Amino acid sequence: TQSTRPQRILGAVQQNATRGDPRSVVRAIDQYCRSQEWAMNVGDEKGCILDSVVSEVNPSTVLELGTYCGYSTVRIASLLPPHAKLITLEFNPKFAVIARQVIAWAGLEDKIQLVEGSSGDLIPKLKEQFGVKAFDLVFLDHWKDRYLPDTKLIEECGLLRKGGVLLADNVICPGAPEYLEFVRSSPRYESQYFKSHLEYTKVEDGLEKSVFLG
Ligand SMILES: O=C(NC/C=C/[C@H]1O[C@@H](n2ccc(=O)cc2)[C@H](O)[C@@H]1O)c1cc([N+](=O)[O-])cc(O)c1O
Ligand SMILES: [Mg+2]
Repeated sequence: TQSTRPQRILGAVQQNATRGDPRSVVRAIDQYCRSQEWAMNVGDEKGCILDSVVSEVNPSTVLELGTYCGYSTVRIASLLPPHAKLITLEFNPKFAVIARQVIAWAGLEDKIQLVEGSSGDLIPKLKEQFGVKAFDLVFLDHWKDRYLPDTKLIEECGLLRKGGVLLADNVICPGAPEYLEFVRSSPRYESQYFKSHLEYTKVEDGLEKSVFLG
């Protein structure tokens, strides 16, 4: 029976990456998606920008919206200090099954908590259910029309600390115009655009980094 793209990505990891070596997992996915079939991972070019923001923030708690196959989950978690935690929300059970295996192959289960469900449902539960106080970094990479409502929800739930950072993928392609307008015009955010390219292509895309001023 026909395999799915996430299953083929997992296969590439199991074939080409070293167990317990997160960077080899990232490299295996990028090589597969660049040479065999495109997939919506943040990718190696925007991934370097992601790495620099993660290293600069040096977060204790990270929230990722949109796990997919776990590429950025592994990429971020590989840079976290020893006791830091990353919570990643995934809506599609079929993607979650793959992401859990990618995360396990990287040996990062202890740093990562993958929670299945929709961001709108889960965000209000994060404090009580997962004992989260506030996030130092939020990586937005899920449905683009959810970036703005979820940002407002995160604020309402007091989940973003003063100085906390929102980093949003795809603000140009596919685009998140309402989100971009909001963070760039709001006095409560200091926003910066990192120009790059859509993963594995020459199309323009970029990341928007927005510091919450409280
Ligand atoms: O559409 C894109 N991303 C949508 C991602 C959605 C992911 O977020 C999850 N989710 C998790 C929680 C939710 O509440 C909702 C969805 C979904 O189940 C999926 O795993 C996209 C598209 C392109 N592109 O070139 O077309 C490029 C990109 O980099 C992209 O990120
Ligand atoms: Mg993306």
